[in-house]
Amino acid sequence: MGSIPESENRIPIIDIRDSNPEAAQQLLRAAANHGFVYIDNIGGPVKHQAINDAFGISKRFFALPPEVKQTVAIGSNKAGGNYGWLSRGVEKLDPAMQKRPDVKEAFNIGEPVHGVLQQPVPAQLAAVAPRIALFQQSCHELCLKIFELLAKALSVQQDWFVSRHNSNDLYRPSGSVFRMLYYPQVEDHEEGVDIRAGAHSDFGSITLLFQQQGQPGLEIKTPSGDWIPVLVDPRDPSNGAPRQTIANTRNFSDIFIQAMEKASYLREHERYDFLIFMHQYSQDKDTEAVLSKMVTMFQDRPIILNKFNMFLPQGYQIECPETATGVIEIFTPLGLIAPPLHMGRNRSAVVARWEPPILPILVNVGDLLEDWTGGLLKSTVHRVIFPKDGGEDRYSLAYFCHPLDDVLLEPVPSALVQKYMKQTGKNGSRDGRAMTAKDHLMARLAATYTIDSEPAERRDSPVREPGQVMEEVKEEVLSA
Ligand SMILES: O=C(O)CCC(=O)C(=O)O
Ligand SMILES: [Fe+2]
Repeated sequence: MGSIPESENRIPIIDIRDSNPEAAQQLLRAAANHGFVYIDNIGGPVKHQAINDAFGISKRFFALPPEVKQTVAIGSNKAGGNYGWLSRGVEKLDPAMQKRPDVKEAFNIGEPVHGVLQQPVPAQLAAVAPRIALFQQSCHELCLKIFELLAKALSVQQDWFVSRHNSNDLYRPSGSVFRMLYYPQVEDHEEGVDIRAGAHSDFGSITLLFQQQGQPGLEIKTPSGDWIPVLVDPRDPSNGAPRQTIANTRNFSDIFIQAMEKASYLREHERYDFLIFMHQYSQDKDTEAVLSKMVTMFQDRPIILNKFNMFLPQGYQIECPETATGVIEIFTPLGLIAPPLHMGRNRSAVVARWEPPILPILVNVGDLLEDWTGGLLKSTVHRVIFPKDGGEDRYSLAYFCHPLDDVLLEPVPSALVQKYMKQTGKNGSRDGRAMTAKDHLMARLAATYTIDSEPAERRDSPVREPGQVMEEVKEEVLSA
């Protein structure tokens, strides 16, 4: 069996609820072949509402004045090394390739102990600190669930990974860290020079990554060296790209009209009406007024109404049945529409509140888990690029899950891992000696951050080159 063709390099979405008997196998395959997987987030420990809340907290944090954030800057507090705020210009994830640092800010939050954060947060966020801790806990729980499934698929004891990542009541430290990320919109970024996050792989066992609709940019490096986007919403191929906004309707209305005419959808007088709408849309920017007129005017032209969605900002949506009768559904952010709709005899319309879709959670394998499994599970190089037009602000949240500090990283005692290591000649740790999880992390931090000087700029290039993974051997091992 050959390697995975690029066209099939799709990151799978996996339902890990107990009702899916294939979950463990699917997860193992995805972790081995892609290193990235989406977890369908239904009924899991990380609640949709909590994710939105965490994004809200993150926005509030990054909006604070720099002097406030400086009070909790990395290295400035007793919580120690890796925790706190990293201002823009401090981190460069791929120093060998990058001329300038990543265009981002980050806030690293260490593990809470018994629900309490162990580091200072700005006074403005003191009230929400317990919610941050709860969010971290729910992320950790999801990681444990994933580890249980990986243990099952690798035929090791069910709690093999769990017991190495979870200290139960007795507190034992680990390198797990929750990171809020903010990539500001910048007008002057230089194409091909500036990057939001340089190419890197993550250090730990697994990472949970939360992104937001309309804020794409994450890419992974394929074994052949190409960069391919990781969709924010894999069920929406437009990648939640911001829709054409009012500011740039002009060009798009021309393109739209041409397309409509080519397909003979738009009649002569409709073209005129449509142009008037678009003109008005770009003038007064009143989405609701235009939407209301549009629906009234084109209520018997489903195709036009449905296509008009491409002009509407996020939160607005028309859903019109393809027939000349039936109910037109209109979604707006508040579930209301101000100017009245005048519907004919065969048509009616309902207005409802637009709900953002529940996105799956992206999970990726880190270097430690790759080493621990002798390379069977794959730590994939990724980066965050600017959208073509400089884009809007981008926020993301990452939960980096690490084993407990004192865990010895002996190869996972799985027949699959052993078989893979035998066939590839790997031994599970780079120098053949088992080290503790803490040593592993320290080695990576030392290699990538300047110790004891202010800016935590990463030094050498920790980037693992893809393409060395032995896809065929992997396939053979996993199919056996
Ligand atoms: O912001 C993102 O989407 C990715 C961030 C990331 O890869 C990291 O912080 O390790
Ligand atoms: Fe990363």
